[in-house]
Amino acid sequence: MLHKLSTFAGVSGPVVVIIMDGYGIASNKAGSAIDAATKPTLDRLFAQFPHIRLRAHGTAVGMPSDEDMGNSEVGHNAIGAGQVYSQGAALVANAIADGSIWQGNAWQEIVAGAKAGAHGKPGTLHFIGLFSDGNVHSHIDHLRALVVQAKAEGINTVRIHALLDGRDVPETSALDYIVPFEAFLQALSTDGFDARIASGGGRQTITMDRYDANWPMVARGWRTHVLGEGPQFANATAAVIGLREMHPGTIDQDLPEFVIAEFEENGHGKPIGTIEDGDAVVLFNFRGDRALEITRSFVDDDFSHFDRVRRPDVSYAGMLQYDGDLQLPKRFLVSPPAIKDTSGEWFSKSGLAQFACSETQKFGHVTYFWNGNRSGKFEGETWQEVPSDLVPFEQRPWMKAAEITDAMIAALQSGKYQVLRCNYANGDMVGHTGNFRAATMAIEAVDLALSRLLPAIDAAGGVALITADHGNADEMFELDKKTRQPTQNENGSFKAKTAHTLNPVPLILYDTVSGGKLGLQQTDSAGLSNIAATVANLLGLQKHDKWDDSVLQIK
Ligand SMILES: O=C(O)[C@@H](CO)OP(=O)(O)O
Ligand SMILES: [Mn+2]
Ligand SMILES: [Mn+2]
Repeated sequence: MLHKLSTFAGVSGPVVVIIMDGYGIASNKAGSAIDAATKPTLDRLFAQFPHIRLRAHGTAVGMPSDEDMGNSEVGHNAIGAGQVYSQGAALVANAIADGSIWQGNAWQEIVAGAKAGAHGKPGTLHFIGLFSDGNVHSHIDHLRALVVQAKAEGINTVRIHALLDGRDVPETSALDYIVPFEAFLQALSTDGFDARIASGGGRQTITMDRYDANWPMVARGWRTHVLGEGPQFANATAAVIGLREMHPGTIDQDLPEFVIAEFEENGHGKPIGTIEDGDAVVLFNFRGDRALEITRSFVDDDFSHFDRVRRPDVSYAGMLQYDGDLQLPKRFLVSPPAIKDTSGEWFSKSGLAQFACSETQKFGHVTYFWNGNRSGKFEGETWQEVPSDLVPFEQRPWMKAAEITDAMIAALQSGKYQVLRCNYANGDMVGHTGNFRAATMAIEAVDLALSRLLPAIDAAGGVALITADHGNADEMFELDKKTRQPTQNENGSFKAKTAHTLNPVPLILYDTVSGGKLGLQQTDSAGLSNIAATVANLLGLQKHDKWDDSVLQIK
């Protein structure tokens, strides 16, 4: 008989939550690096242990629609908080739709700042951000609305610093966004209004580093956007075409930087959009991890990550506040979701010791995102970061899975922690490269890590919930929307896919302690936000009232 476990005393050992980043359940095995991988441990888990599917995309994680794929921010927020909040993508879209974004002080100050300018001249309003409709970090429709409103407010000059995506959208789709946008800007540039793309580059080359992994990337972005240094082109369309010719085979996210210039007869180019005293700058990304370093570069008085050469005196705003604890930045156009009563806080208040570990690329996912976009620790939390390699990850698909496993085993053996969590980045970070072979190895590295970690959980008398935040390696080729078959390039090869997927993710209960008494309940709505209560249930703790239900069953 199945019954609710409100009186369940909990397992005696620790509960471990293992996030296999980017591990979805494929809708078609063709193109799934997960199905192609040799993974005896995962195969055994699926064959022998209770497992269900969880929704990890769309409205189940607070995205505006079920057309939106999942991502690490919304996924880890939902797992860590046990609740679903309307996320940045939805909050910004709503604030634009109802016009409240324009009434806020932040926007008014940005407009006033740009109009006031400096040295008797009005300033330029700059927008920096990810230039696509991926809706993971940004949406180009938000940018469009910002530019239209800037003109309506009487701003004269707008400059856009466009980070090319190819990671949340098809890998060489930059021109699908740039060509229409440059036409839109040109059509809008009448009556003394002048809006143009001024600089840009691939998001994995400049500006959008995260978690202090690679500050030189941010320095390169600063030189491009602020100082106007880099290869010059007449417009962004020409830049993308030119850079692709110069770097054949390079996908959008990895393209180098470019600067748009006006050329004199002698061929000398003058950048059209350097950032100067009296200008205003809006970072139109709503997601925080890759927005914090460039934000710091603008707002920090005390700054030592790179030589800024010149720090313009600008009015700066983020689309959202990216870190509530650090108040970064102070000025923001839309309030972020007020994520409260997370599992980190709840377990801390219950007096439990918690351990969180990942490598740099995902470290903030199991700490900052997990705790509701707060950079501070709750009492009793220990965090361990394993430094990530600084290489294209198709060259090292094993990443730091072994070292994360070492750290988790040591934490388990210490006997100090009742709740542990880790993130294996491999399926996601290698999945984003579009390299199928490397992605199968990434999954194999995770499988090997699990084969070492699970015995340490047994030894501690614990249980594990093995899951993922969203899919990625489960779809390494673009699939035709109707047939779900891989689509082909002109030469017959499959079109590589670098983005996340809409697929559900597994939740496996690794339990060798209850004698088969525990199971998982599959419901239609089961999603990532059910994990926190399931952990509480396994610990024999009451869940927080605000959390979605546990999916644990007792037989
Ligand atoms: O790399 C990133 O920034 C995103 C994709 O845009 O991936 P994830 O959500 O897995 O961090
Ligand atoms: Mn992820
Ligand atoms: Mn990802």
